[in-house]
Amino acid sequence: MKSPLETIRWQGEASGTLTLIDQTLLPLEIKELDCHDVESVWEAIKQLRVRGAPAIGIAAAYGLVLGLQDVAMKDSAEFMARLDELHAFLASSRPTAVNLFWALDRMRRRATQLASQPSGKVIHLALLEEARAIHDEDRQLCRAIGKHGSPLIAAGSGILTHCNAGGLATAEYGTALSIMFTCQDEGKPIHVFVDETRPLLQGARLTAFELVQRGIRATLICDSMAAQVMREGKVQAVIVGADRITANGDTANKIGTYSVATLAKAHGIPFYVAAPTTTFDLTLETGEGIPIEQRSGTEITHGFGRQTAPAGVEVYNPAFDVTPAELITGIVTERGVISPVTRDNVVALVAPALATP
Ligand SMILES: CSC[C@H]1O[C@H](OP(=O)(O)O)[C@H](O)[C@@H]1O
Repeated sequence: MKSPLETIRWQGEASGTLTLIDQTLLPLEIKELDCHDVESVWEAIKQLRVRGAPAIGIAAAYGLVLGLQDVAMKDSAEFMARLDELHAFLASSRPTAVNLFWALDRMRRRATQLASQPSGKVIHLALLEEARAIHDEDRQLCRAIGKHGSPLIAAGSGILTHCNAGGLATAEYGTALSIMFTCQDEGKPIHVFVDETRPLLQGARLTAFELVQRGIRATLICDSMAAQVMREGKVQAVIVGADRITANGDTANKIGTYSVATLAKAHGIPFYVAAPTTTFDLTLETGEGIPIEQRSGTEITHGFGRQTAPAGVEVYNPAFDVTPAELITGIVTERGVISPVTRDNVVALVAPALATP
């Protein structure tokens, strides 16, 4: 069994560099991308070279550190002005995954605390330590999600998943896939049905890759086959990740998740969302307020190198959809499982974790 790929790695100290695995090249090529400036981090997030809500937040935190490397701590006003510019720049990369904004806000809070420091070296090192803390904490959060989620899955279960919520989307173990990895760690056999997840095929390219690497039985299916495998009794649970969960439990995730949740309901199959509390946005009461990223139509008409639609056709390419809380059996977090998914239950479990010191 191979250990998860190290999606994100900071090399050196405050003047170091960020190394990412370029996920657009997987599964055929494992190639590292060295980021020496904030612009390359922005591009990597925008183009999904690094992707997945927690991974985006971690990369953006390190991106802030890179962007401040050429700013001496001459005075806090100049330093904080530059940090605010970098915060706005990185926040413009993708709109839906709330971890991006959570991580950037946390880094800015830390910088504000340190802004009175006389020496630039201290603040640069301290901000790198904050980014590393975000990175290390996500490792722990994901492992805890696996521990809380595994008891929901009976040995021998068929599990359907959509997109990639694995180690490649996080610091190490993933969210939805952390539950699957933990089942394996505990000797509980499972069989995962992997939606290929058009148009960017994160399921086929990334989730199938991770499961095969781990030696977990995986069957790749087209998104359109999910209903049939459910009808044939092959699926006992659905587990997916999340990009933003609101106070009432509505959940934004990769486009197609809402369809899968509707199918699960129709077939009486439990539908679980796995996410750390850093993916919750309690400032939004319902999913109506979640910004949905619209991506280029060429991802559909020219997916992976060949044109598959006539020039001139209109294309609609929302990258996410919102699954209403009433379709979600439970949300598995590092602090436990939220079920039933009600506003009171969400706030009671999540608010203490998000309370800023
Ligand atoms: C553990 S978060 C994974 C989440 O992010 C993915 O979106 P993208 O590949 O566009 O970054 C997808 O929604 C996954 O469920």
